[in-house]
Amino acid sequence: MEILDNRLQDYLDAHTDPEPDALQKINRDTNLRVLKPHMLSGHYQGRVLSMLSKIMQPKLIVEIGTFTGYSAICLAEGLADEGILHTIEVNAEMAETIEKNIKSTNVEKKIRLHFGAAEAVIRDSDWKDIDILFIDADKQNNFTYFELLIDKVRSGGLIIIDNVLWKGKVYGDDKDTDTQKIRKLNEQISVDTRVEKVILPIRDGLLLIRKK
Ligand SMILES: C[S@@+](CC[C@H](N)C(=O)[O-])C[C@H]1O[C@@H](n2cnc3c(N)ncnc32)[C@H](O)[C@@H]1O
Repeated sequence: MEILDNRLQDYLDAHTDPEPDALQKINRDTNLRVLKPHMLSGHYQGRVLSMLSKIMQPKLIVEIGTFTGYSAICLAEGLADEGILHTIEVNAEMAETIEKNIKSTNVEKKIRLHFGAAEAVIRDSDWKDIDILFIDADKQNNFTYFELLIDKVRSGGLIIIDNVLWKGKVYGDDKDTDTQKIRKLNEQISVDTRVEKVILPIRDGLLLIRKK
């Protein structure tokens, strides 16, 4: 089940900035050559991420779940002059594709790639005052990543968690493990007094969280 009907999505796509050429190519290549291409953020969500980043003008972005690099590139578009985006990917087989994709853009020098399980990479990091944190990896661990990094996000910083509507399953009767985990995450964040939050029905659901 898609959250938005196709006619509405087509209208949104048509009246949103077009996908930059390099991203259009990455999107096409991912769909042609990579397993599970639907994991890529895509045109509309990519422009939302880019817009949020441009509004925030971040110096430090951390992304969990690189895949083919699409969302990292979108978020990096808004970085301040000396800003850096760190992105973590567990699947080292993606290295060549991600590096090629990032090289094809003008944000190449601002992106640092880390291969490994996110939890270990985070524990090894010395990140602080994160302006934007984008969580888009193994959905069962969303809350773990949120808890590991919330104290490293600056006051006023933005945390974005993807897929929180889980194709509509979170508000249906589904009881599979992933659905229950995401339902629990949404409940935990909704009562967390450290943060302000709003769920946007974009693609598969984007949870925007602002640290107080
Ligand atoms: C939904 S995709 C990311 C899509 C990407 N953010 C985008 O929008 O284009 C999730 C990615 O997280 C990676 N991943 C899964 N578990 C992970 C973990 N424990 N640590 C780091 N990356 C992980 C997967 O290999 C996959 O490439």
